[in-house]
Amino acid sequence: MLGKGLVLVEGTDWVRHRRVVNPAFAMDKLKMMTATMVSCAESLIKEWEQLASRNESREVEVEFSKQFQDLTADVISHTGFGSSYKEGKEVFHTQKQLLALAMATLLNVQLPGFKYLPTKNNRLKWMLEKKIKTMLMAIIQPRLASNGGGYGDDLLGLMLEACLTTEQGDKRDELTLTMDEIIDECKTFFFAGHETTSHLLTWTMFLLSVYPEWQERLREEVLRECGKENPTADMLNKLKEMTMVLLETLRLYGPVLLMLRKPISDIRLGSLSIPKGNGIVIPIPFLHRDKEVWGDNANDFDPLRFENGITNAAKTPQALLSFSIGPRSCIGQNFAMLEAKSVMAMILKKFSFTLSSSYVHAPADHITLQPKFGLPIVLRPLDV
Ligand code: HEM
Repeated sequence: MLGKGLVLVEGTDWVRHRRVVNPAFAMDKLKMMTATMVSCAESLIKEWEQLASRNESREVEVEFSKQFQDLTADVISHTGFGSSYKEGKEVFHTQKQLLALAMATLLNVQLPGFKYLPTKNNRLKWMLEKKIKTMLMAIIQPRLASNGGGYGDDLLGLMLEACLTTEQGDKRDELTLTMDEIIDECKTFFFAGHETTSHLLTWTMFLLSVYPEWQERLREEVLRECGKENPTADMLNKLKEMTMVLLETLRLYGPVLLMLRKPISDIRLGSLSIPKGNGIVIPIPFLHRDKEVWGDNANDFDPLRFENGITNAAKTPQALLSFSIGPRSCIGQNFAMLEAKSVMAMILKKFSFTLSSSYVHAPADHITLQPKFGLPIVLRPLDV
């Protein structure tokens, strides 16, 4: 489903893709996208306020897992496709249908050649894939054709700009990625960036409900740094305790559960010899709760361990693997952190919240780590 997008390409192709996608995630560009993130959160908050105002108790119970998935889809549609946001959202909706189809058939026995047979599922899959490609072409081609004042400040526009610029900053005539590769990068933004960020937000809400003292600390910090105004990127960058809580959430409930690697030569890892080409699974949750690395309180929620930065939080400097490390680390990590801070700051300013009595704690592996039965939370508006 991701085709030749950044997550799956390798070698010199990966270098070419990363060079094109990198500029879209530069901090100055992300800062411009913060207003969009805040405005998407604001719309949702207004809905909750209205729901709460209809209840005598002035409280409202909201299932956050689903709400955050819709919110992060909204954010990535707006920041990915700007004015073509509605068309982008339709693409993402179709991608979700494709993903649901893939998940439903994941455990089916795969006979050789079966994927080419016109079965009901295969025909539906081909139809959805074709629809996604046609819709994305319809967004991309007019942008390329009308290069009057740039290609746009959204992720797609910034990627097209980088595709047509040389390392020296001169214009080139040919795209450095093919149209199919650009289409696959658009799909990757959604797959890689939407669910992961929504789960980070979900688990942060969970932990702040369980630890009200941290909820209060963050609210005080947000009100101190942002006042009653909607936060800007500069204000969000000053939220030190918020960063600590998000990092601790990523450590204990990081959305990505494992990473896969294949050594390109024979290697030794401690006492293990691993031959070239053998698959290695890196089980992130086990490493994040290892007492030898994180200390005796490895299983506790203790954001203060990040007080002196990520590299000083554990006995080894690169112990937090939520966004991976090294050249293949997550290109969207600053985007995700800024989005999470925007949304949490907006919520903390407006509501206090507790876990609903119907919540059942069952973190489940659905490729990413999700609360199996959702996250029902009771919201109480602060200004009533
Ligand atoms: C909390 C949110 C997120 C988490 C926990 C996360 C986690 C990760 C991890 C662990 C990897 C490395 C995977 C591997 O090497 O096997 C990765 C790669 C990647 N992520 Fe994220 N991610 C998040 C948000 C985002 C966002 C918002 C985007 C884009 C909008 C994004 C785009 C990507 C891409 C394109 C790669 C592949 C990078 C490469 O191979 O060069 N991610 N992410």
